[in-house]
Formats: sequence, C-alpha cells, structure tokens
Amino acid sequence: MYGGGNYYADEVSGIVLDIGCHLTRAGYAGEDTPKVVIPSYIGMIENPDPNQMDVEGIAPFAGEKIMKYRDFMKLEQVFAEGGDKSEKLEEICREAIENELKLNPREHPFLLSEPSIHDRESRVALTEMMFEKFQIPAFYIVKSAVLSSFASGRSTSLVLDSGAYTTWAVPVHDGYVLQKSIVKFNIGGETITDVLLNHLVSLGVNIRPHYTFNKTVKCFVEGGEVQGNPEFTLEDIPRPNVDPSYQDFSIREIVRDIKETTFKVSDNTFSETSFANVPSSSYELPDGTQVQLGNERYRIPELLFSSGIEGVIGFSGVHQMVYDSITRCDMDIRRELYGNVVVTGGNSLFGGFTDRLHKKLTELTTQNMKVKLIAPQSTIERRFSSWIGGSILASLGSFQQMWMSKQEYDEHGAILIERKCP
Ligand SMILES: Nc1ncnc2c1ncn2[C@@H]1O[C@H](COP(=O)(O)OP(=O)(O)OP(=O)(O)O)[C@@H](O)[C@H]1O
Repeated sequence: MYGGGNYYADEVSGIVLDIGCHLTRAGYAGEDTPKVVIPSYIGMIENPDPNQMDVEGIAPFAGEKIMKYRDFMKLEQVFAEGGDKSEKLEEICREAIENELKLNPREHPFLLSEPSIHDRESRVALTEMMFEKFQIPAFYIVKSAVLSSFASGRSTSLVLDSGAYTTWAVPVHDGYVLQKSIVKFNIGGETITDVLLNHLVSLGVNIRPHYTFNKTVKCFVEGGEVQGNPEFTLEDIPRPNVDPSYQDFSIREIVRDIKETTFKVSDNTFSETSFANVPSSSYELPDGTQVQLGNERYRIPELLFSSGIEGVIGFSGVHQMVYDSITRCDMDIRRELYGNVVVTGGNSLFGGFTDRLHKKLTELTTQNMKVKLIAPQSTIERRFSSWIGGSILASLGSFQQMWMSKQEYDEHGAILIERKCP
C-alpha cells in the first residue's frame, strides 16, 4: 500500500523522472545515476508518404530515434512556448518509461521533479497524466531546487541552477522553496550556443551536419602501423526534404560540442586587450574542416557574468542573481545561505565558472559574510543533481508514507497533490 499513513515496503523500487528543457533523465530510486538520458524533443512527420516510412512507422519519435535523419521530420521541444505540451510530455514519459527503462508503470511509484516556481495548474495536470495515462500506483512531485539541495546533503541552501534555457537562484529552507526570493532569467547554455552559432556564421564557417554527406576515411597501414595522416573523401547527400527544425537541431549539436570542449570562464573580467594573445584552439567539424577559436573562447562565456546579453533585460550576471535572491530572504538565514551555495546545471560546467562565481560573489557581499560554494567536481553530479536528489529521497524508508496513492487520487482527485506535496 502507498501513502495515506501506510508504509510502502520496498518490494519494488520507485522511479525518478526529471524532465528538463534539454534532457530528460529517468531511472531507479536508490541508484547513483539515471539509467536513461534522452533529449527532451519529439519528432513528428505530418502527412507522411507511406512509401518512405521505415520499420519504425510514422510518428511520434522520441529518444535516440530523433537522431536519425528522416525526410520531413519536424522536431519540437517538449516545453516549447505555445501549443499543447501535454501530448509531448506524455510521449517523452512513455519513451523513457516503456521503451527505454522497459518497465510497466503500473508496478512502480513515480517521483517527478517540477520547476521551483509553484505552478498549481501544471502539477495537477502532471498528476492526472501519471495516474490516468500511465495508471501508476503512487506519485510524488518535488521542486527541482529542493532535490538538488538534497543531492548535496542539505535541506537549507541557495541553489544556483543554470540549465539549457533558464538560470535560477532558489533559496531552499528546511526543504521548502522560499517562493518570494526566487530569481530567474531566461538565459542558459543555449544562450551561449546561440551566440557562438551567430559568431561562426559571421566568420563564414559552414557547419555541415552528419546527414548531408558520407565520409570515407582511408588509412595507409604498413607493418601494423598507420602511416601518415588518414585521407578522407566526402560525398554529398542531397536532402531536399529536411525540415528546418531538424537541420537546426543537428547544427546546434555540433556548435554545442564546440562550446563544451573549448570555452572557459576567465579568472578576471574579459577585455580585448588582456586577452589579445590567448592561444587559439582548433576544433575539427564532422566534415573534417578545422575551426580556429581565439579569445572568443573567453569572450562569449563572459556574458554569464555581465549585463551584455541582448534582449535579456535586468540580467547582470549569475553572481548578482545569487546575491539578489539571498538579499530577498530574511536576515536570519542569509549567513547560512551564503555558506551553502549549491551550483548545478550543465551551463555551470565551463572550466573556471565556480572560481569566478566565488570571486564575484565575495566582492558583492560584506566582509564578514563567508561565501561557500558546493559544486561537485563530477560532471554527472552537476548535470543530474535534481535526479540524484530524487533518487535519494524516494529510497528513504521514512519517505514511503509520503506517496500519494492511486486510492487517494480516486477519492480526492489530482488537487490533493497540493496538500500532499509542498
Ligand atoms: N561540459 C559542459 N560545459 C559547458 N556547458 C555544458 C557542458 N555540459 C553541458 N553543458 C550545457 O548545459 C546545457 C544543458 O544543461 P542541463 O542539462 O542542466 O539542462 P536541462 O536541465 O535539460 O534544462 P533546463 O534546466 O533549462 O530545464 C546545454 O546548453 C549544454 O550545452
């Protein structure tokens, strides 16, 4: 039995689902990492030509299936602005649960993460979807920042989460989000990807996605050893039916990789003069073209610590977000928050990010306020902290009485989620 004061014995493990704007993570509670990490995108082919269909049929496509080129396949983000999100949300959950984890949702309780700003309508809709469409036996929903805080072993902290499209500074106190003190901006790793993409276009770099050519590599081997540099030939594949969304997605995958492997946050404020002589870095595009990146490797990520992001009014750096959020909190807890700044999200993974954050934040605070950042070195912990927090929580013996059971759902409806989950 689940919830309602009855303890749930651990015969079956709970499933933790963390659906981000960029990636969806899913896996078993109690494990260290999610078993499944898939892009939060759905592929659709409208008005398909049956002669062109492969064995997987028409649509929708999710998970790894969206990576494969298909004529007319349109890719949409699960949380894209406008339109109905519910179908896409259901599809991504179905992919993660049934196709990737390959389990029967009727047999497992589910813990989901949700954005830190309380949104009654969305959580009620999620609750309905999980009970109605997936027939799960029990459910719980927790704010993302609370889970990241738990992942670091803390029930009180200031969580700075910089993901793909948004950056949040969220104070968590005794396991609750202090709603009035949240600071959020629509900037994130994809803002940096956009700036780099525009920069590369302005330099005349032609980024050719993998599906537009066949590459054959020839190596000369003598005595078991490769001689000289391998030679390769490219054969163009015309793709007149590519959907612009798939083209954009594929190009961005490449630009994202360039960014993640070559960009760094500098120790001090970037200036053209002091960074005029930084060594350039070379990146090989999938078609073999070399791209040289000079001081833009530092100039572009500097945007995260400045007020220069076009169209983002009021943003003046992630350090300022942390400061503003803590300043909106009660005096009594500020010291504790400064001493427990949890840094998470893929966009915080640039080399030098945490050192710079520490420096800028220390400059903002008064001398007697000690700033301590909690930023796991491991990329996995930083990128999956909400999921990891969910995994810890859902496997605690003391948590098992918290689940909202199917029986409770049938009796009270989805609105009960407001009472069961803070
Ligand atoms: N090593 C890295 N260096 C720099 N950026 C990285 C690195 N790894 C991932 N990123 C960036 O982090 C972003 C994705 O972050 P994350 O996985 O936290 O997003 P998400 O949780 O799906 O999205 P959101 O938090 O907006 O819902 C992408 O823009 C990606 O390029």
